Amino acid sequence: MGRKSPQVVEWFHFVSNADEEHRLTQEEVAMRKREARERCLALRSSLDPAYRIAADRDISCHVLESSSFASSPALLTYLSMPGEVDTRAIIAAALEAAKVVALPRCVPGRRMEWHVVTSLDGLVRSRFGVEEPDGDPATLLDSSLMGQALALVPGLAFDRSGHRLGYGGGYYDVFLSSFEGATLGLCRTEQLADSLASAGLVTRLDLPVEAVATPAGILRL
Ligand SMILES: Nc1nc2c(c(=O)[nH]1)N(C=O)[C@@H](CNc1ccc(C(=O)N[C@@H](CCC(=O)O)C(=O)O)cc1)CN2
Ligand SMILES: Nc1ncnc2c1ncn2[C@@H]1O[C@H](COP(=O)(O)OP(=O)(O)OP(=O)(O)O)[C@@H](O)[C@H]1O
Repeated sequence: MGRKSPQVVEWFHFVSNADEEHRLTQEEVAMRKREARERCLALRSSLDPAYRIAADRDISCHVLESSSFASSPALLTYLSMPGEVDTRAIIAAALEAAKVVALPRCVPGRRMEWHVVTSLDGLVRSRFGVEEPDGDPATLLDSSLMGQALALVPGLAFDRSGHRLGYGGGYYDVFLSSFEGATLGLCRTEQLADSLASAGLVTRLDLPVEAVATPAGILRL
């Protein structure tokens, strides 16, 4: 595991002490989020690749051993891009366990449509660089499975109440506002902050996940 990694937490403390009593406008929060995304992206790319692989393997193990994974017949997961917590081992294990696996396809209105996949072949690269299902309506996930599904949620950072910072598309915010299944964020230790809210990075549209899987285990919130 080697060298000491920078902690996202330290920077968020610095920001939150800057103006404790000040109520932030929407524009101020948006600006802080943009700045925080830059910091988080820089921090993420500074993590040693071998360390990242080991951390992601530990996160995957905790997900696969969790009761929410065991009890969910369907897995709604992102397909990781370079730098994100790797979901490929989890996807392979879920397919192996005969679970329904669905990947998101971004559509207008900040919405994600979920398509069932049986392999990672035949995906198409979206304009955001994410590999997505091709949109065949025949593969749309049956809505009756949604309520029993486990959703794995990506983030540039999470905090100890389950709030997250994403890339800024708002897709997961919209998704979480109506999803009724279980939600689990995947997060390396370095990307876990104490409180995004006290750093002025949470609005009423930012809904928390129910649990966060880290290399040290699952934080239930
Ligand atoms: N692997 C993976 N898949 C994923 C996500 C993710 O975070 N990780 N997403 C998680 O959401 C969605 C796609 N990600 C997106 C990332 C950025 C923007 C985007 O619009 N970015 C703008 C800035 C935002 C804005 O101005 O509205 C940009 O890049 O300029 C949209 C979607 C769905 N699939
Ligand atoms: N439930 C919602 N309905 C409509 N718009 C929303 C909703 N939630 C968030 N938004 C809008 O989406 C935009 C992006 O939100 P935010 O900056 O929180 O994205 P993010 O959570 O970092 O990104 P993502 O969810 O894609 O990973 C904002 O303009 C926000 O107002």
